[in-house]
Amino acid sequence: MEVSGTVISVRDLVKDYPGPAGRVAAVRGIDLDVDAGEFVAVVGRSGSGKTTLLNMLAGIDQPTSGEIRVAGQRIDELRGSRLAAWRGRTIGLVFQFFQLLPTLTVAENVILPMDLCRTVPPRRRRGLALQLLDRVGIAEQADKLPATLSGGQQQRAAIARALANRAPVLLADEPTGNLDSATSESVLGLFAELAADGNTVVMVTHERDLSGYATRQVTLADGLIRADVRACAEPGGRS
Ligand SMILES: Nc1ncnc2c1ncn2[C@@H]1O[C@H](COP(=O)(O)OP(=O)(O)OP(=O)(O)O)[C@@H](O)[C@H]1O
Repeated sequence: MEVSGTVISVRDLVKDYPGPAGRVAAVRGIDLDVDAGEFVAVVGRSGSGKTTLLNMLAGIDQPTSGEIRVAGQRIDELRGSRLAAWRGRTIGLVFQFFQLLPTLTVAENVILPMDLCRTVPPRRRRGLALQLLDRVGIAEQADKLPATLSGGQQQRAAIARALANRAPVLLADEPTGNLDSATSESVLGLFAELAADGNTVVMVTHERDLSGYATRQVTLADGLIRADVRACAEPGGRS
């Protein structure tokens, strides 16, 4: 799916959770626009609402109020199978602990979303999976089981899986949280390359040094945007 212009548009987004001592206001009124090709890092203290925001962008959590438009679709109005079909075509999810299926090979893990969404004819699925694994730099690991790969290689496999249905939006929650610093940098570099290729990437992170990778840093505090800063330098051009 080719998407240009504003890909994510959020208006007055609010999320309350019920709690033993009354409601917890996790997100308290966020406005945010993200354009195609941006690599946005969402940062902030623990409990500031980062994961809640990301899960609402993915259609995993429903907002209490407000509007979310992703790739032209009002997702706060979608439910059930329509929401699942939309997510499969539009969103690639990347998690801290990779969440690859351990009994499938790396290539089979990448093929799985294609099988579920049927966006690619069956005879083309393995070829596309191999192309994606090549794109993320682990083509030679295609027929191995995930447990035999390093952490960084497993995260690259998970990123290839996230791209399997040509999803234009990648949402990543602490994707480097389980990786050493050199491997984290290479994964951040891969996200920066994918954004430069036109994907839109939103990543929740506790990484401190994002310069040269993320094109924009949005800081949350108490469920609100406290700062929204665009990088001056081109991504990939670390100095
Ligand atoms: N399912 C839930 N039920 C009740 N409260 C929740 C739920 N999920 C999150 N919260 C609360 O909402 C607030 C925001 O949580 P969230 O996980 O979005 O923060 P975060 O910035 O991602 O934190 P962390 O960096 O620790 O992952 C916190 O006060 C949290 O306790």
